[in-house]
Amino acid sequence: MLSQNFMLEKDPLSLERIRQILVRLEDTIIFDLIERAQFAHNPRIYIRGSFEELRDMGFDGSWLEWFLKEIETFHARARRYTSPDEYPFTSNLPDPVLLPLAFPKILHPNTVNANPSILSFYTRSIVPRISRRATLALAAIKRSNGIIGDEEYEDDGNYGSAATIDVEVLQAISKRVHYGKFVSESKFSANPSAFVPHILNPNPAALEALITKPEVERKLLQRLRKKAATYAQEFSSDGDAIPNPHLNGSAKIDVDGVVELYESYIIPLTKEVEVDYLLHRLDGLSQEEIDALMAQS
Ligand SMILES: C=C(O[C@@H]1C=C(C(=O)O)C=C[C@H]1O)C(=O)O
Repeated sequence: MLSQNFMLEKDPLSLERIRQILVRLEDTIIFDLIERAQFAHNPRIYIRGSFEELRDMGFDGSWLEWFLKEIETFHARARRYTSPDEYPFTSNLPDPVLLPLAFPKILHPNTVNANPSILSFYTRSIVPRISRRATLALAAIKRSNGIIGDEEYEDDGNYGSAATIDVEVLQAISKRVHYGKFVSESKFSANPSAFVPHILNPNPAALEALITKPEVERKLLQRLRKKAATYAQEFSSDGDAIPNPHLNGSAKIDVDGVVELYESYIIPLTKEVEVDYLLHRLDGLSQEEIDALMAQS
């Protein structure tokens, strides 16, 4: 959740400061992925109806969706989702037991929520790629030696641990992607007249071209690769780095998989959120208010 002082900063829409928050979220996401990589894929936990015990309770979602529902229900009652940077995956959550914190109105009212896309790409593309990558080679050796069968290679039974970490990763990716709204508001506020014509006559491509900063993306992917390779290092008891030849040098996670997560999913979805937010940025404004925005350079 945003600390209140973020919102009370003298310039909460400073693009530099918002970008610093995105950089910090890289660390959270990488370390959460390293944790998830310690367990097998466990595809069963992403398939609806695959646990009779949940069906018997009248829940028809997947094991992971059950974890999300239970965890987000508790967090909703603790007012987590009254913060403008928190978006739940579960709908119909209960009201908070506490009154909401008084956040200043920074974002224009909107209903943009990319969590269904995040849940889909994470379970379909990311988990299969990074899970057990750290021990994949060892698991493959064990399987070839008959120590484990095909079943255990993909399913180690750690359904609770895997889903608990999945929820952490999903919440961090969701926060990161939806920060695109603050980025978008910052860019819009700095030069509204550049955006207004493409909102009045909806032109997503023109809006995406305005918000896209290729050099920022290039530096991000370069930094991310270095971070993942460094954070994923394994060290001996006396502190020497131990390379893992089975994982192109990294001991704990598939570094290429982390970079691909950002390049193919997180960055494109963040830009989608930025554009969707902009397309509704003038909703509810009077003609005078729009004219005043156009008059700003
Ligand atoms: C988030 C921004 O907007 C866009 C999205 C980026 C991302 O998701 O990392 C980076 C640069 C821009 O193309 C930004 O300008 O910082």
